[in-house]
Amino acid sequence: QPAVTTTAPSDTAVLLAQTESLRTVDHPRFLRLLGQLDQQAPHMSTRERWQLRYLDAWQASYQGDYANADLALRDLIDHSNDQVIATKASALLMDDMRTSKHYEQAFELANRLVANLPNIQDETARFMVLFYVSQLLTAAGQYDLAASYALQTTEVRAPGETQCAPKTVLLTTLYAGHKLNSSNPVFQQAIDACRASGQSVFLDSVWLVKSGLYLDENQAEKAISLLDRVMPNIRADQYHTHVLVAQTQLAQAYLKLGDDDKARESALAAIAISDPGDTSEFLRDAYQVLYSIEKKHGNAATALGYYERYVEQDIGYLNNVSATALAYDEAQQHTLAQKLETEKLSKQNNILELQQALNTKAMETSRLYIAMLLMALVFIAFWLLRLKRSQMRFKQLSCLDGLTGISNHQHFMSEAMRMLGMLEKKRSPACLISIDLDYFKQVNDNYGHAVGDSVLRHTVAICRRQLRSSDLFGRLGGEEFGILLADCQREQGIATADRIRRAIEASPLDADGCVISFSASVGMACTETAGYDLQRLCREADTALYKAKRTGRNRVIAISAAGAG
Ligand SMILES: Nc1nc2c(ncn2[C@@H]2O[C@H](COP(=O)(O)OP(=O)(O)OP(=O)(O)O)[C@@H](O)[C@H]2O)c(=O)[nH]1
Repeated sequence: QPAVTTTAPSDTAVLLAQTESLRTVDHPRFLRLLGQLDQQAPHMSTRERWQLRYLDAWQASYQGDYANADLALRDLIDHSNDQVIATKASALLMDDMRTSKHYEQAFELANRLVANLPNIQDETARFMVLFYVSQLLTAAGQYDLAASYALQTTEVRAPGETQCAPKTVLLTTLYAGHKLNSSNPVFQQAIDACRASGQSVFLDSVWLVKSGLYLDENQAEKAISLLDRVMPNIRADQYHTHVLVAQTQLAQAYLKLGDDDKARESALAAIAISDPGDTSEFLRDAYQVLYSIEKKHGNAATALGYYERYVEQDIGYLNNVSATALAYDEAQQHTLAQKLETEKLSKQNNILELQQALNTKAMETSRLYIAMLLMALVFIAFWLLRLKRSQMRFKQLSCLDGLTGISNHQHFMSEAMRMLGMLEKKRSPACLISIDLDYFKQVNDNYGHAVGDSVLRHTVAICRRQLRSSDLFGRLGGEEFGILLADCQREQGIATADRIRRAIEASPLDADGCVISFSASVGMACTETAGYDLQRLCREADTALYKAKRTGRNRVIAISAAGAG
């Protein structure tokens, strides 16, 4: 019966996070907890199961089981529907691709991950991307760029992460770029950080970099004593590459000291833990050690065999190096091409946007012009209208008598002439009436000139009430008025003239309570006797008027065929 511990989902989540943070700090405990979590898998939520599968994949990759790790990682990337898990899995897959020498794919993935980095909030995921990209760049010989990514890892505060991993990455990057010696202070910083946080795998990396430098500096004893001291740790951490590096370095150090047996033993141990198809600089170095020993001992055939392995590894390693550099260049070219394409598209876009803005501006400007033109037209039309109206008003004013508002003498005469011309054509009769107020001087004298004016306006109002719209009415001067009655025969004219006279007589003016009675004498001529000549009509009407005055005023005298009256 397996010991299944049922925990609440939150407990599982806590355990998953705890297990993840122990990956490199305490690998044995990580394995124990992972086993425990694997047993709890049936009771986990979907997301927790994906997290567990990620930790299993991480472990497979850590052990060097790349085939299974890659399958699991691709499944996580494609199906977990979790951006953080997918990013971590991608970072890990990229590192596996580097390890399994699929550089083109690794750089392609690296490009995608770096491009997406601004969207990644999870610190562990960010850390992994920066960390593995830095290592990939180191493999491609891009040490400065790798160091800049390594430096960025120092700024990430992932849960459970300390300065240990960032410093270690920086250290390995500097080492790869030959910018490090064994007394560099970064060693102590990395060692202190890794010791404090208990991240023994990274501490192993630091020791291996240091022992590598001892070897480079011909301090083989120091390298051996260091490696002997850290070897139990490295074995306990079970990181395949570290064990391989440590064994190879030991072999090289013993060879330098002339301890061939120990050198052979270590070199063979390095080869033994590697798969037959593996190629690496460490395996190359291990075969070189074996070749040197066998050659020294005169075992030509064995030496030749190791030499062949050495050459194979060296070629493999060099191919590896150039493949990595090539893949990097290709990825760079690809990125550059994409960037250029993006820039081109963005430039085209900018041009289109500018074009659009210009079109909009042009449209706005033409709208403005049209609006201005319309406004100008409206203004001109308005102005012309005003001009016309004022002209008409002026003309009207010039035709009217200022006091009474009826036609003045000049206008009356010209209109009368025009009307008579028309009436003559139709053979239609007309009568010309001449009205003159009686003793008007006395009105002025008695009541003043202003009252005299009121009497004149009053007279006009009285006359208008007796006239048709077709009749022409005008002030001929002073207190004298003229009326041309169109389509009017003599008898009708006399009747109208008398109606006017009577109306004037019967309509005194009330001027401030003072009743002013007045009368008018009327003379009339008509076309039936005088014809259509205005001068003659006027003359005859005046003659009749004169007669009316002379014979006592306040009467109508019409010229007959025989003369006045
Ligand atoms: N208030 C006023 N008086 C005017 C105007 N035009 C002329 N008169 C006056 O009209 C008067 C005309 O006087 P007269 O020609 O002697 O005629 P009358 O007094 O009416 O006498 P008869 O025509 O003979 O009945 C004069 O006193 C003029 O000054 C005017 O526009 N306003």
